[in-house]
Amino acid sequence: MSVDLSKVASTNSTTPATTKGAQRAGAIATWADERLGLGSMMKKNIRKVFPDHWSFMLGEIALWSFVVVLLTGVFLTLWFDPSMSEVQYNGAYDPLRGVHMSSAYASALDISFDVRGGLLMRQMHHWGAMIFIASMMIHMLRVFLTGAFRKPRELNWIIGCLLLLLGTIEGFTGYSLPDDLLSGTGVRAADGFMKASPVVGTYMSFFLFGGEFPGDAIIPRFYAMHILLIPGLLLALVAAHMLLLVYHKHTQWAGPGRTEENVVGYPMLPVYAAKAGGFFFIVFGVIATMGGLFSINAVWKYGPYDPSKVTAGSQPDWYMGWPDGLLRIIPAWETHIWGVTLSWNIMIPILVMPPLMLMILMALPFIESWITGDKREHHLLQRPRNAPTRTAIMASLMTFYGLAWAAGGNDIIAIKLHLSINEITYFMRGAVFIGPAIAFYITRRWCISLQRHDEEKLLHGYESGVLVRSAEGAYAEKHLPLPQGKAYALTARDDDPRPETDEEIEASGATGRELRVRKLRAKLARLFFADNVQKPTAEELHEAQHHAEHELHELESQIAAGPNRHGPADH
Ligand code: HEM
Ligand code: HEM
Repeated sequence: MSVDLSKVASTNSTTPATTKGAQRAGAIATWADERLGLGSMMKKNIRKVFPDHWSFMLGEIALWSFVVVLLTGVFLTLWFDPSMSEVQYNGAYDPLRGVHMSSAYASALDISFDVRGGLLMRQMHHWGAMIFIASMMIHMLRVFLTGAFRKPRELNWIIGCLLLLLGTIEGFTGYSLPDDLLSGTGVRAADGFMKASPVVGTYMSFFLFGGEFPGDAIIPRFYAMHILLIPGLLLALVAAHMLLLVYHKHTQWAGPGRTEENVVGYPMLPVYAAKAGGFFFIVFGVIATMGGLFSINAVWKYGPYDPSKVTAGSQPDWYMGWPDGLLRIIPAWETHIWGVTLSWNIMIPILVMPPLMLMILMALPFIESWITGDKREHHLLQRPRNAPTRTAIMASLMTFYGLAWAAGGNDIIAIKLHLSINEITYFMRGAVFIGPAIAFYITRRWCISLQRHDEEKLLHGYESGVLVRSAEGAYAEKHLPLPQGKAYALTARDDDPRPETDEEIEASGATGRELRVRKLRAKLARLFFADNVQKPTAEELHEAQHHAEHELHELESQIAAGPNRHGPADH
């Protein structure tokens, strides 16, 4: 519909202002729609339905903390000076007055002490970064443990993994910017790691630092990466992540009325937009409170970076802790060939393990679908217990991560618990292998027990807490049938596919490589699904319901008959 602006302009001046305003807004909207087609796009998406569950909040925390970090980061760029040229500090922080330092460090001190609201912004930026990375990781766990990465969402899973990688690099470059003794020690470690790469190591270091470490180029280079390159990539990937989310539609938990074909939830406008928009302010408020109350990275504590000094207090941000832990516990393995030293003790924990973990994470959806042969689309989420092997794999990865991370604090553990650091190191060397295996076993059995518990509830009802005394004086707890909605949700899952048997594969005429691959795959599938409890059949449920109704009827008549006057307790 187009609106004639001349008519709008000549309308009677007694027309209420709101009508005039609405007409004007309508005209602007039409103008924009005719050029951008936004109206039709909005119409399609405004009623888009978003399912609701508390765990879907985790991705939103990642999103909103990212926005907070972007906003506070822009504020910091106004005052931060990414230069390594030497200046004499003359700001408000007395203990460092007169000390020679880089302009970068001096400006970080100025932001902390002289710029109004500067310290709050620095601390909000840092706490925001912590929450950003932590929420990303927990969001990833939720996506994995509920099977939300399955077809058609594998690409969004890969984008997520890249976001995690970029977020970590962004955090490292940011942490390096203030150029204090802590951040310089981190950069120095990075230089050492690079130099441990055979053949290309020294070239890489020369290339990054623009010559010998530390040089005077690293801060401006990290700065360009930190405020331009990586945020640009992050923004593009977050946008792609969200577009794919809208395109695939969000997954949902099983429940009455929810199927693989529909989406049940709140429309984007007004409900979801209001909820999500409001949630931004909650995340903002929490980060602002943390930034206001809790000190983080007090850059004035250790003074400017000086390559001749190291600080014992140097610790990377927590998300860098796990490779650091592996570095601390690995034996001093080195090989010397042709006058070159291969430092396995650095290459394995730093250059091999993090990329390997990332590749494993990225490959998990594809490995699972190859093993299970499942090529169907999934929009209903799975409870972690219903995919015990998957859940157990993540539990063992998390255990490995947690132990490696704890090893990164071996000095702190030794001091606080009065233990020998060598003993902790020996313990951790074993634990990083044995711990994940134990976690795998326990988690798998635990999930299967929970599946059995679900089956028990479906067939025999839940424990009602109603105790009944029989004529003989025995007490029994009555089990009542589950409410229908709950029973529906518990049974809204597919049975596991039955893997091929070796005989079937051989009978199919497969030979050579195909035979071997299919046998391997079937074997892995059997292991993957082993001991899983399938949901009860319709007949079993029917019979159970019949039985439950009978019991309920009996219970009601017992209650109606009143207290048992002839029970043994009265004698
Ligand atoms: C910058 C970081 C990230 C942001 C801002 C972000 C944001 C979101 C949001 C808001 C959702 C919808 C709500 C929800 O399900 O929680 C979502 C879904 C999703 N995210 Fe992320 N995410 C990020 C990182 C990751 C990571 C690290 C992974 C996995 C490695 C991942 C994989 C997914 C997948 C597969 C979905 C679809 C889930 C479904 O439909 O159930 N995301 N993301
Ligand atoms: C996900 C994105 C980001 C993460 C994880 C991140 C992380 C960090 C961290 C940990 C620091 C050290 C803070 C401190 O001194 O305590 C930092 C510093 C800084 N960041 Fe970011 N940042 C991000 C995005 C941005 C963006 C988008 C900008 C600018 C547009 C920015 C600008 C800065 C500046 C100027 C500093 C140095 C100021 C200072 O340390 O006092 N950051 N960042």
